[in-house]
Amino acid sequence: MQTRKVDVAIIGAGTAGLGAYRAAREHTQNVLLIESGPYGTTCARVGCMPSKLLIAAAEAAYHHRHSDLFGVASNNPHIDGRKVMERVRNERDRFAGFVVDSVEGFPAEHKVRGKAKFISPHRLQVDDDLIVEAQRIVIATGSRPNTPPFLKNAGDRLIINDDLFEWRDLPSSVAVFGPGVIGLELGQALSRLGVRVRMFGVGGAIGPIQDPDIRAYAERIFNREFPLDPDAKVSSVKRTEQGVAITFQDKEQGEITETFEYVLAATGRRPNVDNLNIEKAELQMDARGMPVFDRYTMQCGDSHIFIAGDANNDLPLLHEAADEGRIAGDNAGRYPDIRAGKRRTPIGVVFSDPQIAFLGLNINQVKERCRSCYAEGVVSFEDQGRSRVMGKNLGLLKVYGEQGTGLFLGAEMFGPAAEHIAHLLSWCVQQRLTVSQILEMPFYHPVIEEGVRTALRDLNSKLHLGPDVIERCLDCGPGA
Ligand SMILES: Cc1cc2nc3c(=O)[nH]c(=O)nc-3n(C[C@H](O)[C@H](O)[C@H](O)COP(=O)(O)OP(=O)(O)OC[C@H]3O[C@@H](n4cnc5c(N)ncnc54)[C@H](O)[C@@H]3O)c2cc1C
Ligand SMILES: NC(=O)c1ccc[n+]([C@@H]2O[C@H](COP(=O)([O-])OP(=O)(O)OC[C@H]3O[C@@H](n4cnc5c(N)ncnc54)[C@H](O)[C@@H]3O)[C@@H](O)[C@H]2O)c1
Repeated sequence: MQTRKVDVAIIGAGTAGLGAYRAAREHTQNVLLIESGPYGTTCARVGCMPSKLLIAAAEAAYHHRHSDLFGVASNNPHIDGRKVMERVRNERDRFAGFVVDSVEGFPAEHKVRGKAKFISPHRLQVDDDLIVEAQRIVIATGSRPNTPPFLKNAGDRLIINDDLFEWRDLPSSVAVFGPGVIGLELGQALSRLGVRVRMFGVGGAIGPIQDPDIRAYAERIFNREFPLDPDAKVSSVKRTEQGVAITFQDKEQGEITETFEYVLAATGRRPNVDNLNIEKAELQMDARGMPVFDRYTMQCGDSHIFIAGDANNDLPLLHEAADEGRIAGDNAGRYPDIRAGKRRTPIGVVFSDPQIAFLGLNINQVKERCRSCYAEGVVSFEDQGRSRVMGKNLGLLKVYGEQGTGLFLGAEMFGPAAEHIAHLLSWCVQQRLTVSQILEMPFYHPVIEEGVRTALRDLNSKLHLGPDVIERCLDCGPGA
């Protein structure tokens, strides 16, 4: 067994690990990046990018099918599943290729392939042939799908997101377990591409939605396209000759059995910490078996070990992994002289249609922080001018503010252009603007942001800082 002594070892060459590597190199050239899987990152290979490519194809099919609304006749689109999947794979390979190229440009002595695990707080074993003695260590091992055991009955027809992006053609039907972020994005896209989809959830959750009104609204809208039961009663899942037979309680028909070609497990992800021999790192662990860490420094306790990205299970999103990786790498490089890194206002977007977005504090966090000293403003997009013009007039936005200070705290949305509105509003939260200050900003006409203004005016009046919202405000322009 070979031994290498390094200043900083980074486990995982995903987004967080690569950020950590670049930041650590500002302090030392004696760095080692350890990767057990393919280079290219989860985001580019099997996550953000291929999922958005599939959604783009689904949007094209959907617009084609719905152009009748505008008097533009269209025939039912012919969906060539082989071409859909070919574009997904080709573009995905292009994105992942950029990452692979840059990792290949790193000096050979800075990287090693193999699975790392702790053998002591400063020592890692990589496969069976290398011991790494590291002054400091960054854990950036990402996450993996957490599939419930009963789904294993689907046998070879059980798939996860990684498998889906390898398809050569679209299947006829897919049962999606988990109406979370991945389930909604992939399930709705498949449905729009002509695949028969049924979605099963537990406990009533839909994506990351916290507000009960928005959740109920979203459930109703998704059910117009494909059956989605967020609290399904499934009694059996069986691999049969025809595919996978699922027996469940249907709201109208009682117990029924439906057969699907595939079962997609989208039931959440678990951090890759349990397979690291983490107990040998001698860190303080929380009740879930996760290392206790500081989200500003990424340091585990007061140790020489840092944890970043999906591995820490805090905010499993790409931009957070990138920020956390940089903070962890910088601090691993400069240890023990560590610094607090910049954390941004929380923001999340689900690329369903309508999109789901959240930013700042959610309603539960608002209640916890402000007790009863908060107010919420609301707007429906059903009659909102620009949304209606575009035939995208579905959805709800709720905005939250603090009584007394008038501070804008956060928002949750299911509606048109939510990805853009979430950015505008998260920038307002980060700038610590009050609701009145946001309302002083320009609003063009006719735009979807006028709907945001209505919600903010509603909030301002409930904070007793402005007049009531005028219904059908004439000087705002028609449909504002
Ligand atoms: C289908 C899907 C869609 C998504 N869409 C979005 C989106 O639209 N927007 C968004 O913000 N986020 C999205 N995400 C989440 C985002 O992809 C992740 O938050 C992000 O990729 C996490 O980066 P990471 O560096 O923590 O992990 P990863 O990129 O997974 O990197 C971890 C690396 O560690 C390696 N590793 C693990 N264990 C070991 C070990 N013991 N030894 C050596 N190496 C090891 C792994 O092989 C892997 O390469 C999506 C995720 C999925 C699955
Ligand atoms: N657009 C984006 O930003 C984006 C896209 C995809 C993934 N992601 C990230 O990846 C993470 C993981 O996504 P995910 O969708 O796997 O997790 P998730 O936590 O969003 O959703 C999992 C869903 O599965 C349900 N579930 C759990 N057990 C179940 C069971 N036995 N049967 C049926 N349903 C069950 C849960 O109630 C939940 O609704 C997300 O939290 C997100 O951070 C982000």
